[in-house]
Amino acid sequence: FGYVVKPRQTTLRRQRHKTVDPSPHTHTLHSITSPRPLFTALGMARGGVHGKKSRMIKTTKKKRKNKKPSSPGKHRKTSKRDAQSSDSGQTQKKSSPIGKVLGDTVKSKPSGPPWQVMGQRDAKKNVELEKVRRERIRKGLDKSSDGGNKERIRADVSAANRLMSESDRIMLSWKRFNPQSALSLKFIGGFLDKRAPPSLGVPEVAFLGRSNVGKSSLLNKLVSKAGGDSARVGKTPGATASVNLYALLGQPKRMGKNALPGGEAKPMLGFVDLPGFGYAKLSKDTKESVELAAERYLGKRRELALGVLLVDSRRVPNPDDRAVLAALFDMGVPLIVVATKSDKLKASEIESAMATIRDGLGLPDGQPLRVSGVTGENTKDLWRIILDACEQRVKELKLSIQEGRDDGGVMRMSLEEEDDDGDGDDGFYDDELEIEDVNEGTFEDDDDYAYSQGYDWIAADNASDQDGDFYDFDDDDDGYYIDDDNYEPEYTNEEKQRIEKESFKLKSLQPRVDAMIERGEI
Ligand SMILES: Nc1nc2c(ncn2[C@@H]2O[C@H](COP(=O)(O)OP(=O)(O)OP(=O)(O)O)[C@@H](O)[C@H]2O)c(=O)[nH]1
Ligand SMILES: [Mg+2]
Repeated sequence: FGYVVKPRQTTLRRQRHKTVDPSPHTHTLHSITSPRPLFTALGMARGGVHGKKSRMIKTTKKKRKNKKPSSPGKHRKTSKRDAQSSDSGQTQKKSSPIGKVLGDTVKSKPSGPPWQVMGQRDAKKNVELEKVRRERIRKGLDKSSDGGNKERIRADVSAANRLMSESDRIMLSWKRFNPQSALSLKFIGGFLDKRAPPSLGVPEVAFLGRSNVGKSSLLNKLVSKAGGDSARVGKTPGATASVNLYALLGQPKRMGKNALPGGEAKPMLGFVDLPGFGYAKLSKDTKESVELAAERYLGKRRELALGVLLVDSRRVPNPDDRAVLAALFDMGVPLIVVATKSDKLKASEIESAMATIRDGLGLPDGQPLRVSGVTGENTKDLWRIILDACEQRVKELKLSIQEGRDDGGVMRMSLEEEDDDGDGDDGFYDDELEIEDVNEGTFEDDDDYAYSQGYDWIAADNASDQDGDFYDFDDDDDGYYIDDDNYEPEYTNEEKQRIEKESFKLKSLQPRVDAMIERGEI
């Protein structure tokens, strides 16, 4: 049917995901990397599939060494991630296995713990000696106690600690759970622009799709056994107008030692109800702001385990749907497509309706999964897929930490800069509208299966000349699509001003959204 989405070979630099699980039902759940310049999933839908009218952010391909230092006044330097990492630095010190090793050594001396039983002066001296000894070990000078093994452990531990934020650490202890045991759903907040939702330390599932397709309804149905908040369902499109984060809370006693103090329930899973694209009757500003928030969330959220893309059972997928699906692939969001409102189909219509969607979107067998937010059809299957994806996400995270990668297993397109100046600020949700292609490496595999996630329209070999104008951004050589690896587009002053103005405008919207949430309008 002609929709073949594959970037030009000249710019195809992919990194094969290391944790490809060959089992058939999880092949849609892998993160895929694509270096293609970003165009916004939602922006594309708004501007049409040709992308020309879409809001796109220019890609920069600055070399690291040329990176200009961000000016402290202009950009927020103490990002949430900073705070997290310095926080975790402190807790790590306490719980560091090395500390334990050293502590053990001290304890095993016959005189017992020195600075508790000694006089103050001796104790002080002892502390000084201990400091010197630790410093020697740190520098690798003292290998006497365990023949250098400690040295290796130290390196391992510090590498791992550096990588692990508090929320990553919590996430590694995530366990599959029985959805029936969920206690309640808690609305954490609605987020716009670059405000990142807080990290709950659990994997998250995001619902996305056209306005009015039934995202909020499906979310509510999935957690209908749990009490608490519910997502707002609207008769008119545009009911959800920010990135809304919900925590599914479990019984504290079931969570054992992980229960929060005071018997508070512990999050088991995060749900994100994204604003619908397409028909939202929102003001232009809000719309842009919403799109930016959604796009940022999808592009780099470490917790994101699965995107659930909803399409209406009764509709023939249109170019907007395809564009969004393709953009999600580009961002490497693990995906399941579900067809909603299945209760509105007659039994005789089901087969052909599903085939229409499957063909229209080029989906692999078994998709879309037919669901209903009214009857709850197939919600059990969806739960299984969600939990599989969460497990996979945690596995990826673990692997990335073991391998010393600092991407946390998020092999997605980076929307922001990495922390390449070593200041602990990776630019996540930073005030800088800049994209850097951080994905190095090549996609070497002949078998495109891992990349395609089984979607034939992406895997097709003859992609380059068949894609028509679907992704043809460079007709007018506007630099959005880079043919030449050495091409280094720069912002003009005018563009910089526009970007700054835009981001200021977007920022000013947050209070309005907060107020809307307060009034229960979102
Ligand atoms: N019959 C039927 N109606 C549904 C189903 N899911 C949602 N609806 C209806 O469709 C309308 C929109 O549902 P929402 O859940 O608000 O849709 P949404 O995708 O969250 O919409 P936005 O927040 O505007 O993006 C409501 O009137 C729902 O009652 C379903 O499975 N079956
Ligand atoms: Mg909604």
